[in-house]
Amino acid sequence: MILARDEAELHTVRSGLSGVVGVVMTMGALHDGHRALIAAARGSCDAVLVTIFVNPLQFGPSEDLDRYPRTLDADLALCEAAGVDAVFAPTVDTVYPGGLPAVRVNPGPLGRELEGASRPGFFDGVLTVVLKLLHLTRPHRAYFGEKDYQQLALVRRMVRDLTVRTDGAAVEIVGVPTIREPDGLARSSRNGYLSTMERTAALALSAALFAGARAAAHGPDAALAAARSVLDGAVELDYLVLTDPDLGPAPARGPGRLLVAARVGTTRLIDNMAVTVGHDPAVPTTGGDAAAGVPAGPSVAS
Ligand SMILES: Nc1ncnc2c1ncn2[C@@H]1O[C@H](COP(=O)(O)OP(=O)(O)OP(=O)(O)O)[C@@H](O)[C@H]1O
Ligand SMILES: CC(C)(CO)[C@@H](O)C(=O)[O-]
Ligand code: BAL
Repeated sequence: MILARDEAELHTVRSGLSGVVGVVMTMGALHDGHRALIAAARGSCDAVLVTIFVNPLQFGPSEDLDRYPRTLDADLALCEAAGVDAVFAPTVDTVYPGGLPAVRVNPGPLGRELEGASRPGFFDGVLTVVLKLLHLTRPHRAYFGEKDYQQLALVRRMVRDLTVRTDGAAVEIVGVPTIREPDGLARSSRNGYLSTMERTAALALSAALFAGARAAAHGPDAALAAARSVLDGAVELDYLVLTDPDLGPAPARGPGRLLVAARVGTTRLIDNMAVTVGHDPAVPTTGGDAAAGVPAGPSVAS
């Protein structure tokens, strides 16, 4: 595995990669979620490149840029063990020579909703760095987690709207399902901020999504009410919404997405889950989980 720290080194490394190249972009502090992205890339590309960069452009002034975990040695070991060919871990000066850019990607209306409403400028910063990293690494495929569902949707949209290509073809954006702890909590680098009590409270996010997914057979209102009843009193809710799979208005029937963001102590966490809304009117109001095709989810202590 080769490590590139600046643009010249990356250019040399990238020139040596042949065939279909996949990129996995991360902010480091790698865990099983990142490992799943790397495994997906490893399984469908000839070469895998991982980027590790804590992007200052996507952090608000009162957010956790300074205390965000930086664990490069452990991250490199994980990448090596996972069969990564090359890691690009640039400095801020390498990515933003001359300071933070004046010209940034405008994420459009979807970028100002949900995460964008709570974190103004967040998606401008995310899409700007993702576009720069796509230009620098020139992948054929790029892998993003469904854990950051709105980010995945906006990256897809950007590649389409801004005609982002490698070797003449659109870069394929591949979504990878969320990896969870055995008790249901979505893996996240920020889980490391949680105290033992907060870790227990944080289980309300995934528990609410499982409850909402089970109740969705009875319609959108039932899904939201079931999820909200788990969240109330456990966490400081930012938003809980039901949308269609493209983050448009909630469907009365059919595929949907339930998304939640909440603060647990000083830590802000997000999670989401696919749901099927009102798909089977024959499902009874209790004990209908198996008939609704919704996994029961792990049992939750909170
Ligand atoms: N549990 C997970 N399952 C699948 N993909 C994940 C998971 N956690 C993160 N990812 C994906 O890994 C990529 C890099 O994410 P990032 O480095 O920000 O990790 P993170 O754990 O989400 O960090 P944070 O806690 O800061 O949100 C993103 O595409 C993200 O969606
Ligand atoms: C895509 C990304 C690496 C851009 O900094 C970041 O938002 C993340 O880790 O999800
Ligand atoms: N995982 C998305 C990056 C962020 O929250 O800053």
